[in-house]
Amino acid sequence: MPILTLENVSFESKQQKIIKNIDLSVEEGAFLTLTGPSGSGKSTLLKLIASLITPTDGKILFENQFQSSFQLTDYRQQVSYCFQQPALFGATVKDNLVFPFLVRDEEFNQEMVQEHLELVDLPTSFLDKKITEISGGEKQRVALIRNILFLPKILLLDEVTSGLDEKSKEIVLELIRLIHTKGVTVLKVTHDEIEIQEAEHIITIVKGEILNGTAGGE
Ligand SMILES: Nc1ncnc2c1ncn2[C@@H]1O[C@H](COP(=O)(O)OP(=O)(O)OP(=O)(O)O)[C@@H](O)[C@H]1O
Repeated sequence: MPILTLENVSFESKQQKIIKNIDLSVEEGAFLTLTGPSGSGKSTLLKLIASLITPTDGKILFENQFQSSFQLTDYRQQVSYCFQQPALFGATVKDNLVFPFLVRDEEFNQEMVQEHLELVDLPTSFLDKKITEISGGEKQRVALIRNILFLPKILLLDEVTSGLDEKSKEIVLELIRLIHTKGVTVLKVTHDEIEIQEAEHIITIVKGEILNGTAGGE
C-alpha cells in the first residue's frame, strides 16, 4: 500500500493553474528527489502534500485516508515540511526545540535534544544561543532537528541545502540519509547538481506537471 497518493491533483491561484492534474503514488520508505525549472511548481506540490494549502481539484491520500479527514496537528506530526528559509521563533534555540515536546504534551527531554544537537555537530551550549545570533546553516540544522526530534512518517524537504556552506550542507544531507534509514519516507526538492546525480528516484516537474511519469519509489 502506498503511504501517499495524489489523484488528479490541481492547484489554481488567480486563474493560473500552478499544479496540473498530478497523479503520484509514493511507497513507504521511498526517497524521491524532485527537481525542475524555477517556478515549475515544486514548492507548491510539497505544500499541497504538507496540507499547508488545499488542492483546488483532486484528492490526496495519506495512508489510504483522505488528507482532509485528518486533524491538522495530527497530520503535521506525521507529514513534516521543512522550509527553504526556516523561521525560528521565540528568543533562543531552546524555545524552538521545546516546541515539539509541547505540542505532544511531553516533558522536555534534554538528553534526547543533546543527542540530536550532536548529530548536527552543535554543542549543548547552543540551546541558550539567541536565534538572532546564529548563522543560516546553523538555523537550518536547528530547524531540521525541530522537525525530526519525533520522527514523522513523511519528511518534505524544500531546498533545505540551498545557500548553505559546504559543511552545513554535508551535515544536513547526512542527517537526511540517517532519517531515511530509519524508515521515514523522504520527498526532497533540490536544484543541487550533485544531489541530483546521487539521487535514486528523480521526479522532474515542468510547468506544474510530472515529466517522467513513472514516479513511485522502491
Ligand atoms: N499562493 C500562490 N498564489 C499565486 N501564485 C503562486 C502561489 N504560490 C506559487 N505561485 C506561483 O506558482 C508558480 C510555482 O511556484 P513554486 O514556488 O511552486 O515553484 P518552484 O518550482 O518551487 O520554484 P523554485 O525552484 O524557484 O523554488 C510560480 O509562478 C509562483 O509565482
